[in-house]
Amino acid sequence: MIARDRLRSTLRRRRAALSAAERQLAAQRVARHLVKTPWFRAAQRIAGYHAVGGELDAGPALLAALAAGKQVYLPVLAPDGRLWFQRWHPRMPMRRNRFGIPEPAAHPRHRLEARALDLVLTPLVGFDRAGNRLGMGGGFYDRTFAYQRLHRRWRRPPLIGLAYDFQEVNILASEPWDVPLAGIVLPAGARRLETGAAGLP
Ligand SMILES: Nc1nc2c(c(=O)[nH]1)N(C=O)[C@@H](CNc1ccc(C(=O)N[C@@H](CCC(=O)O)C(=O)O)cc1)CN2
Ligand SMILES: Nc1ncnc2c1ncn2[C@@H]1O[C@H](COP(=O)(O)OP(=O)(O)OP(=O)(O)O)[C@@H](O)[C@H]1O
Repeated sequence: MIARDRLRSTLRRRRAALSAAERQLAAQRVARHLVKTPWFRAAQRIAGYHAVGGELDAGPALLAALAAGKQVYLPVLAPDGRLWFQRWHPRMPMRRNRFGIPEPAAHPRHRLEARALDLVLTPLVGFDRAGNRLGMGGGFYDRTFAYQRLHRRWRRPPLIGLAYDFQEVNILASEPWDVPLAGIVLPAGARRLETGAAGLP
């Protein structure tokens, strides 16, 4: 746990040190790679996130999704500690959640549950080649997609991380509740991750 916390703060500091120009360039490269992937092409309903704290900006990718005629969703916190996904358009009124992260302020009937999505782009602090993901420590994505751990056929929608190249770490100890990433999109390119996933049959 201590190692995990230290790694988190080291990676977050590194992320925070990037210039605005570096951030924009990386986010545009990630969007360019993403739109060429089968994950993106096959998806109609795509969830992203509103970047905070130096996370790779999903904005260009989400705008590309809208331009391609897809529906875009952002996470909203549910009282049970899971995420729901609210339809999003640019210029939609937003409301900050308890962590200060903007969420679409639209009516809850426009929300989808996780398994109704076709593709989920996740923020992350770090990841490894096995698809282990280090997040902000709230466990929200793990709780929301916990059903994917039960059966191979239930590993949908694919969880795809968006990150800077330096966020790849050698080996992240996987926790029993971790839900692995199916792939990653970096400024250097997109790739599948080896989901040898502990705990899966
Ligand atoms: N952009 C973005 N949106 C997201 C997430 C995310 O990681 N990034 N989440 C992914 O799960 C959910 C929110 N999870 C979060 C978990 C912890 C903290 C956080 O600020 N933690 C503090 C310390 C703990 C606290 O304040 O209680 C910190 O990091 O300093 C924020 C969001 C949903 N939306
Ligand atoms: N399926 C689950 N059921 C109950 N609690 C869970 C589940 N998954 C994760 N948690 C809780 O969430 C906490 C944080 O987990 P972890 O450090 O892996 O978060 P994270 O993946 O970094 O965060 P996030 O998904 O919010 O970005 C854990 O201490 C664990 O108790």
